[in-house]
Amino acid sequence: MFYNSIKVNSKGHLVIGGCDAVELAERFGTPLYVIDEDVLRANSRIFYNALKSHNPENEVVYAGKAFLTTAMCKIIQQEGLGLDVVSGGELYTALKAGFPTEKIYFHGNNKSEEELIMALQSEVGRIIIDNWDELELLEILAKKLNKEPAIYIRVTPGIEAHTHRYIMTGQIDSKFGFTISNGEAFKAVKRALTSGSLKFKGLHCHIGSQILESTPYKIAVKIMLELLKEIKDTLGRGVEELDLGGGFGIPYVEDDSYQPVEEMLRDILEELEAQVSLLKIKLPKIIVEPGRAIIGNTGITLYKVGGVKEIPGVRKYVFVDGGMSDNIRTALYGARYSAVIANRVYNGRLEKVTIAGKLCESGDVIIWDILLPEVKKGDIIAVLNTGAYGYSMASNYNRLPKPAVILVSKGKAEIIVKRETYEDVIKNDVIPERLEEKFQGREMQAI
Ligand SMILES: Cc1ncc(COP(=O)(O)O)c(C=O)c1O
Ligand SMILES: N[C@@H](CCCC[NH3+])C(=O)O
Repeated sequence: MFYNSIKVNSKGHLVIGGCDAVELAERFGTPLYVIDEDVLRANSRIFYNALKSHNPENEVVYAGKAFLTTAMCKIIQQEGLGLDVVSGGELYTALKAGFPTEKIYFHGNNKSEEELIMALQSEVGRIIIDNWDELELLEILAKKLNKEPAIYIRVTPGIEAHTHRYIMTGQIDSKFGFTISNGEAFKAVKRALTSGSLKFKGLHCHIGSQILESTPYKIAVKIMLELLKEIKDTLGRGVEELDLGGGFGIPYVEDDSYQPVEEMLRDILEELEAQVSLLKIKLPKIIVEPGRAIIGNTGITLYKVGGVKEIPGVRKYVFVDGGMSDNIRTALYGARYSAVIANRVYNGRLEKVTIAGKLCESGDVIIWDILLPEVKKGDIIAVLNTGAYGYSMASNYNRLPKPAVILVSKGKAEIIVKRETYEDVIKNDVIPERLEEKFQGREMQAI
């Protein structure tokens, strides 16, 4: 959801998925994550259609780290996408939702033995190998469990996306993947090909996140295809699958210049065709792993304003009832967002305010310096485009319960994650018996 796509009803209230946002806040409480199912499905289809029309064998694999719940797994499955998971917890979520295991891609740079066993036993579609230790461990475990997992080798293409907006992962100095330039990636492929217990299927790379134009991807395509050619020429083996990762960006604020994702995908697939014919290699099956571009613009977060603090000539703070515990991206990356007052979107004299949370940190800010109609206690603020990495990165800092997540479509609102209670917050706390009052005297004496 962006300014130009905002819908407002006759009461001047923000509308999302056919629902009045102010009514949602009243009914479900605040802070509240709201996800527009129809936008989510439309985003999924943009990727699906672009990839499948190029080659029906291609796959779109949604990166669950951006936002994952059991209901989300169902929607992703219905849209024909695969699922990228990076932990036992994400894998467990997918398994519980009944996600088809052959469409699960298991990532991560330090998968534990327990997680790998879980992946082998549930027979996930692909395990993406990140380093030598993991390669060895997976071989041992696969032999032990009598499995032959299909794997990719993750490589670091050595691309430096020179802008702070890119959350870099493709450069040489990265914890992820085997480096291409020093020959490690090639050696890893050779080793995987000769392994008796692993089925080598292809290569993977991921060059970063919130990338707003196709150029870095085109460079990645060229580098990856050159490696494919080297593998074919030297090892006599064609590589069937090429996973180009995710990272497709979305605009968060009006001055974010971005290339529409359809155009980015078209550019990438055109570059692929051009390089394949130049290098005279077979076109591999292409996989992409978008997270943010599928879920980011589907979500808003609703907050209630508890008060304002004006420091004349300095700044006006607007206090909302959540903060860095439900959205850490501003504090962590200096991320920027846009927002509206959901109960009177266009009504009032504009003023510059800073939307601050209720947590005990000076950096607990959601938006620095935004122009909004004069904000008053009791207003409902909607922060836009919070679908990605909001709920998934939420914490219980200051022991705040995590907000609920609501799915809206055609005027209907349903809970897909319940609001946490204080009881949930303490549910794993344990008081050792010796700290109970009745034992305290005795313990103290012993000390
Ligand atoms: C391996 C991998 N795939 C996919 C993604 C999804 O990224 P994004 O949400 O930027 O599309 C990430 C995260 O950056 C990732 O590390
Ligand atoms: N969590 C990040 C992106 C990291 C993507 C995962 N490799 C964000 O909010 O932008």
